[in-house]
Amino acid sequence: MQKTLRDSAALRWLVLILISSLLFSTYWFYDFYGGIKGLMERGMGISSEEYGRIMSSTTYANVVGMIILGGIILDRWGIRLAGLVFGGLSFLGAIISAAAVAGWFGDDKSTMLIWSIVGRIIFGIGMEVVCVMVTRTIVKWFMGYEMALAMALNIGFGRLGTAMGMAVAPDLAAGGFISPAFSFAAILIGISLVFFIIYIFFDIKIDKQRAESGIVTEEEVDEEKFRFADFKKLITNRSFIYIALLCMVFYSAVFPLLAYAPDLLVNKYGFSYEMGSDGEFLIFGSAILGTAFIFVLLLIFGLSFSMVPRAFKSNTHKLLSFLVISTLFLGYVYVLRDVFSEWLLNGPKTASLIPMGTILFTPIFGSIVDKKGKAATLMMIGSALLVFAYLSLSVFNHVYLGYLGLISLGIAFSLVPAAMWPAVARIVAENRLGTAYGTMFTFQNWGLAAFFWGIGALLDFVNRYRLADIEAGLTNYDYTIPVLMLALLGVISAWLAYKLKQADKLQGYGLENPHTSN
Ligand SMILES: C[C@H](N)C(=O)N[C@@H](CCCCN)C(=O)O
Repeated sequence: MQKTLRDSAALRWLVLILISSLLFSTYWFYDFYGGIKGLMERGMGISSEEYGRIMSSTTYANVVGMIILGGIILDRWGIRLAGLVFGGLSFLGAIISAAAVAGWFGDDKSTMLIWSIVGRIIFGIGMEVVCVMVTRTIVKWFMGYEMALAMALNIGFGRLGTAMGMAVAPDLAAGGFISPAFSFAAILIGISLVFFIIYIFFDIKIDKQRAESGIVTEEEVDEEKFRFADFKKLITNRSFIYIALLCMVFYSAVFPLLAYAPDLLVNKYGFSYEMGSDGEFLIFGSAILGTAFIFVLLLIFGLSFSMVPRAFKSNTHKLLSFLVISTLFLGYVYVLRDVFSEWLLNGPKTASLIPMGTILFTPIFGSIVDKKGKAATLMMIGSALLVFAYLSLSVFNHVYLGYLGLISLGIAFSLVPAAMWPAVARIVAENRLGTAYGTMFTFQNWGLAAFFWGIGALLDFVNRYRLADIEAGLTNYDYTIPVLMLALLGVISAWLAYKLKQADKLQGYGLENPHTSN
């Protein structure tokens, strides 16, 4: 058969980098607010509830079916046009948000708040459909090749965006001016759109090649398309209902927490928001470049740990490669020991290590699920870890228990997605996967809408008699009750995972069996 562009490994990986840049920049914009929550409150004069309202507004269009509509539009228009339109919408939303906090629409609190919400709503429409579009593009280029690896790397780019956004935003907002952090994040989306436009040339070329060699084109492949008949079948399937509810409850306990984690660490343990000069690693005199370099190296180590030993067949080579990477990693930690010890006392930098940790753990757990199965059991364990994490971060006050809680959260955030997304592919036939993802992301956004806002609202409510003192810097927010509420979500997640395990026993999807065919 005639070769196409996707038969070249170099081109496949180049395509992955080009399209993953969109995930990197949109995840950055989604999560960088967490690193500057305190600065936003002071700079814009908003409360925690209003901060929560801004974060929650990302989901407003999606809770009424925008992801599903976006999926249908993606089916009709194809990757190129839909990618440009929805990537463009996320860019537009980011520009509006940046203009809002810069005071372009007016510098009074309510104008800034309203336009920040408008910006986040538009951004949220674009971001979720971009997520679906990027997954579709990976399938198009990697089907029959290294698809699982490509998906893991792709999510890794997203997590890197989350981590760097949270960690770098306070450096960009030095001196308390939040506007540069917003403009930078918006420019990143603009740059990734340029990368996407470069990708379009490859997309046009491969479609031409596939048409010439008689391979079905994207428009003819209806495997991933949204269909209402499929939707009806899905929402009457017991196992799918439990996994979709688990997706909603689990992500509601994790994504919103990330938006508050730096502030939680600052308020509960007295961590700093802004980094002292001891914690700065300068490259060409720039702390931002230095932080970016540290994160990129962490990403390379994370991926090497999880991918390189697996690539060898013999156990000796596996062990040897693991030892070499471990030695290099220890050297890296040793050289940067002073920087890291400062980071572990800084709210945004410490919180950013949660998504960074997932880059290491997600592929490891993914391979455990592939080899040993036990997907539903692992989802139960991941959910139970959430309960431990949130009890450690709420009712106890010891900082070491806090670190342990953060590590458990990082493991849970790796374990559940690693077991959940491949499990969906077992419950749902391949030609209904697009519909299944659209439905699950919609459920997920319902939960996110409630909890992005709910944590902030509850925080203001339980601290209502101390708000004036908090604003004056005389005392701190007490996060105990909002975090305990998330522990309850962990309990519900564990129960849903248990119900999923039971439903699977009845329906026989084999979620507990290894993925021997993969
Ligand atoms: C943000 C998006 N709705 C989401 O939930 N993303 C997941 C990954 C989904 C992968 C599906 N193939 C995440 O954990 O970031």
